[in-house]
Amino acid sequence: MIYSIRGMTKIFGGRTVLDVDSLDIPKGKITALLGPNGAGKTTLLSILAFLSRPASGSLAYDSREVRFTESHMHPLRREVVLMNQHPIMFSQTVCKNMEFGLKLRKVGKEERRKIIRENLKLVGLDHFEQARAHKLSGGETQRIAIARALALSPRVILCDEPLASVDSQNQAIIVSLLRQINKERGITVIFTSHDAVWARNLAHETVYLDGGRPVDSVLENILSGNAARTEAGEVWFASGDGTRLPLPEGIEGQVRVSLDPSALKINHSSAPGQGDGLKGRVHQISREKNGIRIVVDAGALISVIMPEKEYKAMAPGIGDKVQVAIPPNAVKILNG
Ligand SMILES: Nc1ncnc2c1ncn2[C@@H]1O[C@H](COP(=O)(O)OP(=O)(O)OP(=O)(O)O)[C@@H](O)[C@H]1O
Repeated sequence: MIYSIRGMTKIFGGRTVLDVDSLDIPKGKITALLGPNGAGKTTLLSILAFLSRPASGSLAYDSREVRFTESHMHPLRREVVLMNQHPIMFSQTVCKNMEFGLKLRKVGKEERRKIIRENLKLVGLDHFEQARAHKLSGGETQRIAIARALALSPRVILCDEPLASVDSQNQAIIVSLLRQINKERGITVIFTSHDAVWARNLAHETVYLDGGRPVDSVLENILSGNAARTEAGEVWFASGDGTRLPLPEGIEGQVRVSLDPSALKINHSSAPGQGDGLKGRVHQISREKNGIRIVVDAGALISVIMPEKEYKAMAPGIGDKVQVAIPPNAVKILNG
């Protein structure tokens, strides 16, 4: 394990925002920290980066107990790099931005230039060496931030929402870069995300946080909308984006529902006898530990997990028209 956390809390203004009983993060792997806004992901990253101290509990880094004193944390900060969601670049060239950390580490000029070129090449931006760093796009800035982090030869890279302000072309490049640096350089990568689909695709391990605590799994396919009774006496839910589904009796007004991806079923939209399922097109297909995840664009993006056997029998392709059937046991009402 690269990190082992026991009984750790972090308190802001009297409020416990992190409360982790036990959590181990493996060495040399890619781990995703998932969870809704305010779940404590960034707070945990900054403790793992030795930039913040917990209120209580223990942290072992590479099997050594961390003492949260400046003199003990300072050398550890040289092994771990935190990439912020919005990386800060100085208003100088890319090269100068990358050189700063190397100068602090007393790396000689020739060696600095060599390291900078090598890492800019890795992220595919070697022609940006003399570009003004604060003029770059969101995606380019993230890639330069990766190169800048790699230049310091870290053992661990912690990335806070690395894809949040990045266009889809740069997203794909960043995903494959993170995979490459983990595989080729053996660097442990830990990243936070709101987007469960690509995160699961990239990560070897996934940790879900909710209200500062690790939980078994996060709720998925959360839809907000209004539940109303029809003339026929049935209750129907309608979300802002036009998704409609039947709900059990007795629910009315504003409501949030979650649809369990493993309980949903997918059918070809032309199959006979299909009732009130959600109609849409297959948007994305990915393999997961417990089956094949099919993301259907039905107004909202709805994830369905199909057992491998069912997936092979049906063989849906990207863009296919499908219908998502919603058995009553798939629907969880989150609030009234
Ligand atoms: N410096 C701070 N002072 C006071 N409260 C804070 C501070 N930093 C974070 N918090 C609170 O701690 C909780 C966890 O925040 P954190 O940023 O770790 O969550 P997150 O999971 O990263 O959320 P997001 O996905 O929105 O970035 C939130 O309620 C937040 O308001």
